[in-house]
Amino acid sequence: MPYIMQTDRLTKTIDGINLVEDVSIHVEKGEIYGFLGPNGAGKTTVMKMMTNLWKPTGGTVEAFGTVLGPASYEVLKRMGSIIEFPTFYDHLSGRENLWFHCEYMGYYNRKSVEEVLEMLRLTDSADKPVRKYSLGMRQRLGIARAIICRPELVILDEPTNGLDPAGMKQIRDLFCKLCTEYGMTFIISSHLLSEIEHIADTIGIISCGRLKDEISMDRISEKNTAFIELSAEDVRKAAYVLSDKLQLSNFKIVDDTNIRIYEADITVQKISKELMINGVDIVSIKKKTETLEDYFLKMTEEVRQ
Ligand SMILES: Nc1ncnc2c1ncn2[C@@H]1O[C@H](COP(=O)(O)OP(=O)(O)OP(=O)(O)O)[C@@H](O)[C@H]1O
Repeated sequence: MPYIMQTDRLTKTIDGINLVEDVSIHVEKGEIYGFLGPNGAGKTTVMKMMTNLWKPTGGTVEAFGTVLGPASYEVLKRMGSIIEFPTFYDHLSGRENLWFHCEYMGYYNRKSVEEVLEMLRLTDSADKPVRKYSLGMRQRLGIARAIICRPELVILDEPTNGLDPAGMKQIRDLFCKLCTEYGMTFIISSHLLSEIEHIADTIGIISCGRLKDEISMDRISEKNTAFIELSAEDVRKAAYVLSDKLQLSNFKIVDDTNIRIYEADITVQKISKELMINGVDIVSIKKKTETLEDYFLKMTEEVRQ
């Protein structure tokens, strides 16, 4: 399967510190790829190398079948992006900024300017100087600029920064529309799973500069595991009963009151009975399924500890 964007053991080192290491990402044409990771995980660093803003210290970035290098101008013209915060000519209006961008890219299509202003709900403020734009409006204008020349691949670093919940939803719907109607491919970074779980086809999870997993959303649902969540007054005593009395080993103390038991062959009734016999007060005990959020947190937990 030829990928529209692929990185191979991508590494960036600054002052002897690896910001990211051996990151291999595979993005198929026409999909929405969610690039997820907590703050400081390395998302922007990878995206800077994907868009040729930073030169890798090791490994390669291959876009449209070509390894990026200093002379990759034609390849880069097929991409649109926002990396970190979009910057503009602040004294010019939103519309003028888009015109300039089109001219710079050699894309002479004034109709397209009006179209994207409409798509991003900026038509009413299109003539205002950008310095008077709110953070959310700047972000919308950044997205407008990233898609205006109908790029095949759009790389967006936390694109819904500064948007309210309704705005976020509208932008997410727009990405899906552009993906299905225009065949655009998106790589979208976020530190919030909830932001992209409903639109992504594949997710890559990065933590501490390393890719922890790359998995399709279909497969992730299959991976969801059932477990028993036990909430007890005294978790240490409960853990002792689980391991010493019931001979269970596959459980995890989540916090001061909760334990997750991942054993398939034991029932809630059997656990409750044994805990009661041993004088452990149960606050609640029930069977649950691990959510996507749990999966994401598990993958990135190294950072949080
Ligand atoms: N120019 C730089 N010089 C040195 N270290 C840097 C530089 N830029 C980023 N870093 C470090 O690299 C690591 C990864 O940063 P990066 O911005 O790629 O993470 P991120 O996942 O995009 O985070 P966020 O979600 O907060 O934007 C961080 O530890 C950061 O401090």
